[in-house]
Formats: sequence, structure tokens, C-alpha cells
Amino acid sequence: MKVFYDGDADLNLLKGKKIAVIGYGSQGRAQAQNLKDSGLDVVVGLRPNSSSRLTAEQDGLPVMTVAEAAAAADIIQILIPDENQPAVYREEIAPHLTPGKALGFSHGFNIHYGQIVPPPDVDVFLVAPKSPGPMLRRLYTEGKGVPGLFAVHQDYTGQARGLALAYAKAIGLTRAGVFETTFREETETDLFGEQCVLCGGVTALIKAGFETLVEAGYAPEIAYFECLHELKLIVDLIYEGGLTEMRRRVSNTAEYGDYRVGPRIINDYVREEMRQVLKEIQSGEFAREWILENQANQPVLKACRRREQEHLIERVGKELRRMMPWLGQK
Ligand SMILES: NC(=O)C1=CN([C@@H]2O[C@H](COP(=O)(O)OP(=O)(O)OC[C@H]3O[C@@H](n4cnc5c(N)ncnc54)[C@H](OP(=O)(O)O)[C@@H]3O)[C@@H](O)[C@H]2O)C=CC1
Ligand SMILES: CC[C@](O)(C(C)=O)C(=O)O
Ligand SMILES: [Mg+2]
Ligand SMILES: [Mg+2]
Repeated sequence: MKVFYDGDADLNLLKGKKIAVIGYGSQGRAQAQNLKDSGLDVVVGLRPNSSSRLTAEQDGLPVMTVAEAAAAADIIQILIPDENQPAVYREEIAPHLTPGKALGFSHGFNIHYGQIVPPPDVDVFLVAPKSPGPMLRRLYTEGKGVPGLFAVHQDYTGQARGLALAYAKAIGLTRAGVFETTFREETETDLFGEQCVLCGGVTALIKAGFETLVEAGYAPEIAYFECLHELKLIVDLIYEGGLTEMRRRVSNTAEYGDYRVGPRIINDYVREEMRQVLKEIQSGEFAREWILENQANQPVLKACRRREQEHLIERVGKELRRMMPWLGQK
């Protein structure tokens, strides 16, 4: 797969253009700051009483309402939560989306599942950093970058691909390298990854391990260290050097146990469930459920949040993390 680096992208395509970053959260803050430090003309679009306004102003960025920013900008990058995007797009962005402007995303959900349907005479692209915002910002300030993806949904001006690559360069992604994808591929793999592995899979694995030890009479504190705390040490090793390097750095006893037991835990049943989850993502079943959940004001999300926050592992963890002030206890 071709990797695009700094030399493949032309920042001049963004010079003289105004970029509106809508939202100033995890991605919005990092992307807006990186764009500004790349010498580009950036404005932040927020709602009138936004809790993010002060931060953006303190970071030296001009703030407007979403509608004003959309009206003023040539490129509008939508970085508010996915579930809020359709209404904000409809009410505050679409009226200002005049021919030749560009609309950008960092996740393809609303375009892929048809919740936002831009007019045919604008460019529509995606630039998705493969990292949370604070890491995107930190590496940029260190002269490095995080890898990312880019995709084009609509190319009205004939420049959409160049614009997406230039945007990726401006936020630092081409320093590490970017891959070209489609809105469909980015959306489906992102949802699958967060549900089956990164968020859903990992938290369920941690809880199952913790509950098994506690049920068997072991101290919750010991179970916490074994099933949650040490995960970071292992993930850091995997992140830096892959599975082989992690297995080289743990004891031979741990490595042998890994080969023997891993496939029993992530067994054929789990793999079949993963295939099923992927089908639900591909068919739009998950998307429909999430859209309806938001129309009903997120009752399931709120109930799950409350229940999960009360889990024993969370209570024990809060106490144990006090022993580790360097973690910046939340
Ligand atoms: N989080 C991440 O690291 C990643 C996110 N993405 C994608 O990036 C996009 C942004 O995600 P993320 O950065 O997590 O978002 P956040 O939840 O961090 O966005 C919060 C920001 O959006 C603003 N906002 C929320 N609702 C509205 C609204 N109705 N009108 C105007 N402003 C609003 C908030 O302002 P206020 O103070 O007013 O609430 C705040 O500034 C999503 O598409 C996501 O999928 C992609 C890769 C990684
Ligand atoms: C893993 C979660 C993520 O997909 C991300 C940070 O990339 C998200 O939607 O927040
Ligand atoms: Mg993701
Ligand atoms: Mg995601």
C-alpha cells in the first residue's frame, strides 16, 4: 500500500484559504493548533456558550459561531461528536456551503451512512489521525507526527485529493506517513476496531479477568494490578515493537502461557461473534441503532455509563491510583 509523506503533499493548496475547525475538543484543538503553527489561516467555530471558547482563545485562535465560521471559510473541518454533526451541519453549515468550498471530516460515519448529504458542487474529504488529539498535538510540537488516513468522497474542484493531502501535511500526519482509503473502509474498520478490540474487547477482557480472580477469592487490589494496571506495560511493548518484541521482553513462562491459553480465550466463538459484529456494521444495523439511540437522548448509553462506573474494578482502581500520583488521577 502506498504511503504518502511530506514530499507528496503541497501546503500551497491551503495558503490563502481560510479553514474553519468546527469544535475544539480532542481532535479540534489539536488540528486547529497544528494548522495554525503550519502558517495557515484558521478560525474555530463553536456554539455561543461553548465551554471550549476560553481554551481556544487562550490558544490564540479566533472564535466565531459555527455559522459565521462556515460562512467565512473555504474549508470546513467538522470535529464535533459524530452524533451532533447532522443537526449542526443542517442548521449552521449547509446554508453557507457555497460551490467550490470543501467539507472535511476525521471519521466517515455521517457521510457513509447518509446522515450528511453535501451538495454535489463541493469537495468532501476525510483526514483521520490514527491517534487521540493530545498525542497528535504533542508529536507535532516535537517535530514529529502520527500516521493517518485520507479519503475523498466528492471531488468537485478536481483538487480534493490534493487538499486532503495538504491538510494531512499541515497537521503533521505526512511526517509519519498517510494511507489512502475510502469513507466506507475508514468507517467500517474504525467502528469494528473500537467495538471488538480497542474499547469493547479490551474492557470486557479486563473485567472478565478481574471478576474471575475476585470470584475465586483473590484480593480485588491484586486482581486490579494483574488485569488492568499491567496492561499498559504490555501494550507499550506491543506498540513499540510488535507482538514478537513484547514476547521477547516478558518471561519465557509468560510467553509459553500466552501461546497455550490465548487461543482458548479468543476462541472460535469469539471470532464468530466478531464476524457478526462486522456484518452489523456493514449492513448499517449498528448505525441505525446508534442514530435512534441519539434521537431518544441516549438512554442506553447513560444507563451503561452509570452501571459501568459503579463496577468494583473502578472503585478499587480509584483508590489504588492514589498511590501513583504521577498518573494525574481523574
Ligand atoms: N477523539 C479522537 O481522538 C478521535 C476522534 N475522531 C473523530 O473526530 C471527530 C471529533 O471527535 P472528538 O474530537 O472526540 O470530539 P469531542 O467530543 O472532543 O468534541 C467536543 C467539541 O465539540 C463541541 N461541540 C459539541 N457539540 C456541539 C454542537 N452541537 N455545536 C457546536 N459545537 C459542539 C464541543 O463544544 P462545547 O464546549 O460547546 O460542548 C467541543 O468543543 C469525530 O468525528 C470523531 O469520530 C477521529 C479520530 C480520533
Ligand atoms: C478508538 C476510538 C476512536 O475510534 C479513536 C480514538 O480513534 C474514537 O472514535 O474515539
Ligand atoms: Mg478510531
Ligand atoms: Mg472511532
